[in-house]
Parts: sequence; structure tokens; C-alpha cells
Amino acid sequence: MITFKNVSKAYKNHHALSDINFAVQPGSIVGLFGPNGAGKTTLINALLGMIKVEGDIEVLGLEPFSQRHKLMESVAYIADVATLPRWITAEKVVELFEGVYPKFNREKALRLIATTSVPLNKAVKHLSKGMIAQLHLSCILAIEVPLLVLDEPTLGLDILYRKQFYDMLITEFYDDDRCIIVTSHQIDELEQILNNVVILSQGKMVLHETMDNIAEKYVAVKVDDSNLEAARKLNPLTESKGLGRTTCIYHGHSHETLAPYGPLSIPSLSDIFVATV
Ligand SMILES: Nc1ncnc2c1ncn2[C@@H]1O[C@H](COP(=O)(O)OP(=O)(O)OP(=O)(O)O)[C@@H](O)[C@H]1O
Repeated sequence: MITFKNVSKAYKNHHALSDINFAVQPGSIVGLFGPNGAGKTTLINALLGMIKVEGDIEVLGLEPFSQRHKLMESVAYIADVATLPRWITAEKVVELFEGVYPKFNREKALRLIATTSVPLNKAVKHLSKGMIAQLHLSCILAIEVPLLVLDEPTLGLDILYRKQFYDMLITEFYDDDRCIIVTSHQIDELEQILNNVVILSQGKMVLHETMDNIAEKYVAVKVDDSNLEAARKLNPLTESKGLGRTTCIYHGHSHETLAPYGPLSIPSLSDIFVATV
């Protein structure tokens, strides 16, 4: 669905993206992570044809920059859920989405809104932030496009709404023919729903793996302090100190090689993030 070949973007002397290569298949839910300034928004802007870049990008068979108008018929892009015009009613928000997105399914949106506590006749400014998020989310999930791009969608929402957001994304939007790209700084919350991970650092792609490969290639070992010197000889990516034990993250060693140094586990995505960035 998406192919990036040798994609770079420079602003004056600063490389916001450097030689990015990756491909995304239908059915992918891709987590796009990176520290502040890593290039995530630039990558999304390139993907949506909002900026001109060096290299080749193909999204749904189109070249985004020159064919953006056509591409936008098949893409929904949402940054920051819970930012809707405050002066219109919830019902008018549904109309607004219908006007903006050709593939908006009004009946689905109304059905999803009916499962929330959002009253259709109330102005957005009279709804709580959580209700606004539910309203926005119900509308987003009713856009029937193959590609959904979410840039920090749950910013400012509490943990319950964030969880509900991701649950609904899977149950109400996802299927094998669609693709979701989502950026967030809350890495571990997304871990359960992703099947692909891209990590950027200083404009470079430092990791692009399926979640299955990550579970195979990365191992966390709780090493007793008495074993630490020996464990260090295997070049852990990171070490984090605990009481009497140090957790070392390794890449590319077999479980047999690492087992003598302590109990093994799959590292969390945030541990891998820290280790790679
Ligand atoms: N229009 C622009 N002009 C000049 N520099 C820019 C422009 N847009 C982005 N940059 C620079 O490119 C780099 C990548 O920025 P980008 O916004 O893509 O990062 P990000 O990963 O989305 O960061 P954050 O997590 O903070 O939103 C940054 O150093 C930024 O200052």
C-alpha cells in the first residue's frame, strides 16, 4: 500500500529525513515512533503529498505530491482527536465530516455515536473533552477508506479514553485490506494493537520490523550482578540497573546463548525504543 524508496527531505542544511526505505502491506497497523524532532510529522507529510521530497513514494498506487487530490479520496488523516469546531452541534459535526470525506458513512457514524453519551443536539463547546473525543472518534471510524493516518490521536485524553480509542479502532475500523499508521509518544499503550513498528531517530529509520520479528530478535535478560561482567561481553544494547540485578537488552543473540546469564523475557516496545534510539 505504501512504498518509500530513498526518501530524503532537507530544510536548508538540516536533514529532517535521510534515505528512508520501507514498504507497508494491507492489514498493517504501523506504529511510527521517534523522539521529538525525529522526523515523524515530516514522514507523514511526505506520505500525504503535503511536501516535496527527494526519492520515490507510492501510496495506493499514486505519487502523493503530484496526485494528492486523488489520493485524498482514499485516505483519512487525523491529528489530535478532540479538536472539533466548538460552535457547532454534534449533529453538524457529522454533516461536516460528510462534506469533507467522500467515503464517510453517515449511518455508521450515527450508530457509533449512539453507543456513547454524546447528545446530538448539544454544541461541541458544551461537551466534556472525553465526549468530544468520542464524537470525533465515531466520525473518524466511519470514514471508509483503505488508509487511515493518525498523528498523536490521543493527545490530552485520559487513560480510559485512550484505551477505548484503540479498542474501537480495532473493532470498528481495522480489517485485512486496510492500513493504519499511527504516531504516539505513548509507545507501550499501542504495543497490543500494532503488527509493524517504525522508529525514527534524527531523520533516519533505525528500526522497521514486524512485532513477530521483534519478539524473536530482541531479548531482555535479568542479569545477576555476579554475572554482569560476562554478560557485558555479549554487547547489550542497553542496561538498566535494578536491585542486585541489571536488565540487559540484546539484539541478535539466541535464547540458548543468553539463558545462562539470567531469566529471559521479551522487552517492551519502549525498552526497544530506548535501546535503538
Ligand atoms: N518547515 C520546516 N522548516 C524547517 N525545519 C523543519 C520544518 N519542518 C520540520 N523541520 C525540522 O525537521 C525535523 C523533524 O521535524 P518533525 O516535525 O518531522 O519531527 P517529529 O518527529 O514529528 O517531532 P515531534 O515528536 O516533536 O512532533 C526537526 O528538526 C524540525 O525542526
